[in-house]
Amino acid sequence: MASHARELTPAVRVRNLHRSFNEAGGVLNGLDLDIAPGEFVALLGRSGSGKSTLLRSLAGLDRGVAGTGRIEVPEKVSVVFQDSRLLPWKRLVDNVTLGLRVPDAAERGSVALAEVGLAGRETAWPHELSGGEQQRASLARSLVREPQLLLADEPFGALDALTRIRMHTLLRKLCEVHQPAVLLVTHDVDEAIVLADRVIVLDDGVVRHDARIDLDGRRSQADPAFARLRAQLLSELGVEDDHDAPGRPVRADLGERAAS
Ligand SMILES: Nc1ncnc2c1ncn2[C@@H]1O[C@H](COP(=O)(O)OP(=O)(O)OP(=O)(O)O)[C@@H](O)[C@H]1O
Repeated sequence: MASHARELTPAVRVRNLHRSFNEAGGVLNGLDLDIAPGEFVALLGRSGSGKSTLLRSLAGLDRGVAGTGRIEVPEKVSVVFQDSRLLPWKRLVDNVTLGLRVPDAAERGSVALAEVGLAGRETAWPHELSGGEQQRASLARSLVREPQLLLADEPFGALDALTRIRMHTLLRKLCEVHQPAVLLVTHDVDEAIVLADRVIVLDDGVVRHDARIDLDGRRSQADPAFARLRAQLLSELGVEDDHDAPGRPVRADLGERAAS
């Protein structure tokens, strides 16, 4: 476990987690993980290494999957997926506040929409929004519940590079304001370094690598320390760093390249 999380009661505590879908072998094989309150953890790993399985276990979405181990998460957990999962027959504010049983739900919905840059779009239908705007709405829907833990499974994976950069800025800002603990599954090594306090690499169903990101201030891909971290993480993932074009996201889902 990471030493920096020791002083605080963790927001997430996972012990000896095993999960398997069939007799062929485990997907998670005795995984331990702590996440401190307000800590932003990015989760990398090769395709099929069990990232989504871990996230779904933390979200309580893995009923029916064989497994053992202990999971402790806070009471209020929100999940964001790659697709926004907005209900097409509900207006934006109703999507954002769906299931929120408080008297001022509509006001809270408006505030959350404004926070993600969708002020005044309460009555819009999901199909009237761009992909990036739909993901903004999805973030608003998560944050309106004031989660202590935000679980995000490749939330920006389907967005173009420019929108993705804007979403990074937005997510960092939202996390500074709301301070949830975050577990972000991503294939994008640069995204992990830009956003996270800590990056972990999953392999063989356990945490293989666990590194704190100690980059000061604005995190620039042009910074040599950024490049060193990228190279280290890619090496942990078994991928060579051929990052010759600054600004190009480095994705770690290149199973064939890693094997060659
Ligand atoms: N519902 C399921 N039934 C059977 N096998 C599954 C199921 N869900 C996942 N698996 C298997 O478990 C393994 C881990 O899957 P998981 O989706 O957790 O990986 P991942 O690291 O998130 O992969 P990716 O990066 O490709 O999204 C894979 O081999 C996958 O085929």
